[in-house]
Amino acid sequence: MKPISPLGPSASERLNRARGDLRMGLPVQLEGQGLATAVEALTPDRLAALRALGPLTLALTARRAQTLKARVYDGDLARIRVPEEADLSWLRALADPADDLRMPMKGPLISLREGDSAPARAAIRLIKSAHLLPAALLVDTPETLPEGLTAIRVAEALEAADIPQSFAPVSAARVPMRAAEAGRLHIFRPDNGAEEHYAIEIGKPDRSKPVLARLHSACFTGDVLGSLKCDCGPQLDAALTMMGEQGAGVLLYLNQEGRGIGLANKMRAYSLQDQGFDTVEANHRLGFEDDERDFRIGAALLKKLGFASVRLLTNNPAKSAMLEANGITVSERVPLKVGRSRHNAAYLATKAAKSGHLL
Ligand SMILES: Nc1nc2c(ncn2[C@@H]2O[C@H](COP(=O)(O)OP(=O)(O)OP(=O)(O)O)[C@@H](O)[C@H]2O)c(=O)[nH]1
Ligand SMILES: [Zn+2]
Repeated sequence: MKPISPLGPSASERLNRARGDLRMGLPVQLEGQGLATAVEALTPDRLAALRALGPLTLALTARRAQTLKARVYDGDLARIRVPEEADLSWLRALADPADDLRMPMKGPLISLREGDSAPARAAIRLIKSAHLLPAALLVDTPETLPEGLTAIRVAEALEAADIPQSFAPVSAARVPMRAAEAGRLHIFRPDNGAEEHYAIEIGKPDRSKPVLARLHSACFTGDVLGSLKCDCGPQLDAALTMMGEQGAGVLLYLNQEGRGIGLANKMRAYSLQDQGFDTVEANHRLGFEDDERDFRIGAALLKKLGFASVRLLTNNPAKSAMLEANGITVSERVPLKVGRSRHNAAYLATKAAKSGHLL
């Protein structure tokens, strides 16, 4: 499926278009392997139209399937037969753990063993990257396909995760900040239409020496609202202040809200935390891994900015390891222990116990 002319979409452009379609509730055509749509955005009309095309399969991640006690035959995912009488609320209840505790019995769920799981896997990956609940409704190749659907190849969707995004600088300007007057904000845009990320350069860091650096993941609740449930806001302030005091530094503000699951899903995770689950369990019940961030982005942006070596402000050793694995030297890890309160003590303890963070 090569672009017909330089004006036609490339594989990654088609994938990004497919993400937009899935968010609107449109099915995506998996070339030669049927249609897939996101349960979260599905309407009753579209469900009826998909059902008319053939038997339906619901794909869930193995994490979600484990919570639902559905058998997992496909490693990282389960394909579940959708009964003929199943309606949208049946599908939604399997996709969304909000009411799991109130209505635990959803079965019997019959998982499929036969057939190719690759189309389901491709659909789940796309839906995750669209920041929707990871649940896909699939229908096998119908005879006549509706016109105008975005077509992607299953192999392309599966390979996409292996291809690091490349970024272009878009614009930059001086932004004096409370924490550091000599600030400059740079905007970077990926080549595939995905999210932009930002770099805040403080002073004029010497590119030949390790720079004081922070890879900060977006946290609307912590950074903007001053939420006490996490330590993000105080970490952001403390990092910029330290860079201001030392006269130089670089803070990457990575738009990977909620450790890469998006703000809507993070609020679902918070609701589950109010039901008694910890931050890791909540992600798993939703069907996500505890961390869905692409850690290569930080390394790519540092290189774009001309940095090869950093003194990294973090309590997360996985971040240092990721930078090293992607060609950035971490000469020192600088701990960033601020903003601790009774509201986030359990959260930080869980991250230390389950995600390898240093307390
Ligand atoms: N899914 C989810 N994301 C959360 C939760 N609390 C905070 N976040 C997100 O977690 C990200 C910050 O990650 P952390 O795990 O706190 O820290 P880190 O970036 O891995 O490590 P540090 O460099 O030490 O801060 C931000 O994107 C937040 O939006 C939560 O309960 N669930
Ligand atoms: Zn936070």
